[in-house]
Amino acid sequence: MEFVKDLEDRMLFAVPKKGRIYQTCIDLLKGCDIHFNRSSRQDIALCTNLPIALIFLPAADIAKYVGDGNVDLGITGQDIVVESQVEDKVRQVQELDFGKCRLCIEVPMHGEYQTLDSLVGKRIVTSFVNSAAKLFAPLDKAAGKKTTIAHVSGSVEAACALGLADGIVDLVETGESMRAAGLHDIYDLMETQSVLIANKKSAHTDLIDKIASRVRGVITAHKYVLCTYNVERKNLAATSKITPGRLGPTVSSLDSHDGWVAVSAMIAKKEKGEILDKLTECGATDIMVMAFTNCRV
Ligand SMILES: Nc1ncnc2c1ncn2[C@@H]1O[C@H](COP(=O)(O)OP(=O)(O)OP(=O)(O)O)[C@@H](O)[C@H]1O
Ligand SMILES: O=P(O)(O)OC[C@H]1O[C@H](OP(=O)(O)OP(=O)(O)O)[C@H](O)[C@@H]1O
Repeated sequence: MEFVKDLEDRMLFAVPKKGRIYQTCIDLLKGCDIHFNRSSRQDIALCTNLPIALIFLPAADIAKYVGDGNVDLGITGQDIVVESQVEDKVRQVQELDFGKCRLCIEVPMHGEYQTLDSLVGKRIVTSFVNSAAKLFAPLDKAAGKKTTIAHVSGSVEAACALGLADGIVDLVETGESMRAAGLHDIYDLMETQSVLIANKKSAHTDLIDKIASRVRGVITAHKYVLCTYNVERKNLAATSKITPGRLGPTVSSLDSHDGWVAVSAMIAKKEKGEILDKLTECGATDIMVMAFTNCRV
């Protein structure tokens, strides 16, 4: 029980222990300089540089743990927050820009039931029983029918082929799993992505704010790159329009080249090709683009 004593006064931060978003979460913690030693299979790891204990849990359970106040902070999907029915108990601190997918109804491509209404009173199999029940409850009531909603914890796509379901409710990202099972999606329940959530009554508000700020820094650093170039001062107004930066580009004079300046500004990573083309057209030279791993903006 020594470990329980070690947890005293630490903020408890739940992180997925496996699955789709596991590695991205670990990379995010690293990017935030949250250091920890975790021996293999251990579900609790103490941070070595912050008063935090990381609790490795199934992603599907994290929203409930945060909602019930068993842990202070957690990373999971918005789909899980809704499914766990804890929207009123957790604060969504930050969308994380990964784990993006849709929660959909899927049916066999050439099956008998091709619309939401036609599935009312039929058999649904899903890991998202609460979300499915919420969708079908009013439809059942209006039609005087009862849709059967059965739970499975994974490989949901197999349910139709096995004759267990007329339709399923599951996550779709690329659609590969769905198509491989001969299914297609006919209705979207929600769009989802991974989120940082906190218990609304957590006592660790300062530390939660600090982690949220670090997370925002890492997310921003993934989206932007630093662009530097030299340009004649007469063309600076034109290039500044292309690279406005956040508050404005940083401009320094070039002592060795009269009339020339060196410019640096953050630019969106996905627009860099077009931006570099335009800078070249405006006479900029020695253009360089550099990635950075962290920032505070
Ligand atoms: N294909 C996907 N694309 C993007 N995000 C996804 C995808 N599948 C799941 N997610 C997100 O990750 C969360 C965890 O899903 P995952 O299937 O990895 O859970 P798991 O049950 O813990 O893992 P496993 O399926 O390995 O048992 C989901 O709730 C969802 O928010
Ligand atoms: O549209 P796609 O890109 O194919 O992704 C969707 C699949 O990803 C998730 O499952 P995962 O593979 O994580 O495992 P699971 O089926 O065991 O839940 C989800 O449940 C789908 O099966």
